[in-house]
Amino acid sequence: MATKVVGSYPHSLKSLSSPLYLLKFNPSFSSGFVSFPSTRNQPRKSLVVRSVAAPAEAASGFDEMVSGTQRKYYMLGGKGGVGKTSCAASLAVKFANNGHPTLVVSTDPAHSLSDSFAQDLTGGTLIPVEGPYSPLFALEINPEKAREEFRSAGQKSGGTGIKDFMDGMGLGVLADQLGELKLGELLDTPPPGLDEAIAISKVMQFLESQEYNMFTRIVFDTAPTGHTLRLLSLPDFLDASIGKILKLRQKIASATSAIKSVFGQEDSHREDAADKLERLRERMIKVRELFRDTSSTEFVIVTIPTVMAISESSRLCASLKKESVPVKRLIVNQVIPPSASDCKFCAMKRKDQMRSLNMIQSDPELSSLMVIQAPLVDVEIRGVPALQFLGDIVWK
Ligand SMILES: Nc1ncnc2c1ncn2[C@@H]1O[C@H](COP(=O)(O)OP(=O)(O)OP(=O)(O)O)[C@@H](O)[C@H]1O
Repeated sequence: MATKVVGSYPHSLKSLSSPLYLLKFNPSFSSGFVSFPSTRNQPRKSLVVRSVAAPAEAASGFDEMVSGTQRKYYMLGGKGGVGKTSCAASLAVKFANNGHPTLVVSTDPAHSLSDSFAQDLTGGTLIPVEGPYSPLFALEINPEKAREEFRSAGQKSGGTGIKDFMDGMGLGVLADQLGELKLGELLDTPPPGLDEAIAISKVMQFLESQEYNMFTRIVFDTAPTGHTLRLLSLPDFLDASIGKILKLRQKIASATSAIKSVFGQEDSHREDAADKLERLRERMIKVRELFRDTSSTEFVIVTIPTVMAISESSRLCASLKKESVPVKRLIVNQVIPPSASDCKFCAMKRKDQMRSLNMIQSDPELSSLMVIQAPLVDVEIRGVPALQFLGDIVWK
């Protein structure tokens, strides 16, 4: 049953050329008002509707997600276009409205946080999001662009460009220690996950600063599956690489030291250098532990009810489990709700979706996850009020 909004709609949705329509029929709200939430800067507006979207069929256990003031990390990932950004942004809004100073980070080179919030959040730094009751900041990191900047900085004379840039990215230690190891060549054949390393490093750098250590919830809107897997395996990769570099440096340092000691010039910085690299290695181990810490981190898989998306989600889930990354929720987004007056197309489509949904129950990877169904609404979800509306459906 298609539903037409006959009242006003929030400012953030005014850009839509057509009135707001919601497809899902919910017997408990078959007519009446639905309110997009009031926000700090946007007063509550009521929409008169003939029916509204139904709540998710399974609870997401939001109480558990929101409880406690210890910092928690939520990473949302899945196949391209399934609704990762919408779900991540709606979760971030919900956390902020429940009193958590929240940071939402996009590590997808094709960012859509700005589009989702309908606010300009570009620039690679923390930007306050207007609307929620508690502070909500967004950070769009473009790892590929960062690598390009890195490369061009390296081409500047004297090598100070690289140093300045790496300091800016929180990787100054690496620049100090690896100056002579020809980083430019490393960038020509980047190891898998280097882009994401720069992204993580930047987030960690922000979080370590006094100014931004207030965040108690960090929500990551990750890039589609392939990138995410590289991101997860990266700390191991860096750990191994740095281990190798450390050994190499120690060999070079002791050889140099032996030569210098012959001439009476002991290298007093040798221990310092090894210490710094060791600290960087420890930082990477911390990131790796963070990904696997069930008390602070959770990876939420977002999918849609199609065979292709569910198959990809199953593979993602298997990889996450292999990497020991905590995963317990699966959002199945854009589910066409049941309706007595389906058109032929809708009825066929829904039947097809049901077949895909049934796959989840028999999938060895996905069947143990908590499944949250989110309905397909027939309007783009943009702006804080719309995200709050989606969040109240998905995160219960
Ligand atoms: N439940 C829903 N009902 C209707 N439209 C939706 C729903 N969820 C997401 N959308 C729409 O689908 C589009 C893609 O959503 P979104 O950008 O969140 O996906 P994504 O997985 O982050 O995409 P990408 O992989 O490109 O980053 C957007 O236009 C969004 O408004």
